[in-house]
Amino acid sequence: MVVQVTPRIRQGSKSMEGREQKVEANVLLLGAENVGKSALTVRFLTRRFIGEYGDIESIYSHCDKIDGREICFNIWDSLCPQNTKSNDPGYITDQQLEWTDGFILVYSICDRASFNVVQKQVQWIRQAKAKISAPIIIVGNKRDLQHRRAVSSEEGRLLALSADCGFFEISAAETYHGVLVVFHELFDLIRESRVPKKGAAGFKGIVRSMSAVFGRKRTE
Ligand SMILES: Nc1nc2c(ncn2[C@@H]2O[C@H](COP(=O)(O)OP(=O)(O)OP(=O)(O)O)[C@@H](O)[C@H]2O)c(=O)[nH]1
Repeated sequence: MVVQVTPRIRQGSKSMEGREQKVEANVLLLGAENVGKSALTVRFLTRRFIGEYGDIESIYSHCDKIDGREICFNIWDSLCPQNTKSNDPGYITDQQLEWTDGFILVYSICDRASFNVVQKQVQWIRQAKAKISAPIIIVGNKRDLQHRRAVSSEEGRLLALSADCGFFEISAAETYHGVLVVFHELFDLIRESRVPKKGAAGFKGIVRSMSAVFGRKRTE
């Protein structure tokens, strides 16, 4: 069954510097079929891995405390574009681009074609969002299936580095922690992207992107 997604209009301020304690972040999960987008979402929402998820597209809300502040994530677990009207695997709708504050692009480390889809989606976002630059985290999922690995960690890291994205390899099946780290890191990047920039990214920004790519080989 396919559920129609109707994005909610955000209530409340986007400002992360105001006095509001509750902050919202819209996160869009993208990637090819069968890479574990729903598994990742359900892990984050429930801490559980249930195995089978079906073809459901939906937006879920989940609140979490980060640094003592309540953060409400609205998570759009999208369908693979091959299952939608467009046959272009890199396709992202204008509605999705408008809605999202940050992207999680998922591929399976066992599936080379799914990595190619993420490459296309990165290009698509970077072209469409050239001025807005919503943060992107690339996730190589199914790290538990090392014996079936088809994409090396280095390839994932290089793609992330070349497009200024964060990168993690995780197993949604094996642990909750890796999934949690992905969402928290994305939230940090969203928070940074909302702070008005005074000039260039600066030394701290450069260190942060380098460590997002190189500094977290193991997340579990
Ligand atoms: N071994 C292993 N299997 C996983 C992992 N994550 C998801 N799976 C399995 O991969 C299959 C696809 O997972 P889904 O979460 O439905 O993938 P999806 O990307 O949402 O798929 P679509 O809804 O078709 O776009 C399921 O059988 C999951 O049990 C993982 O980390 N390791």
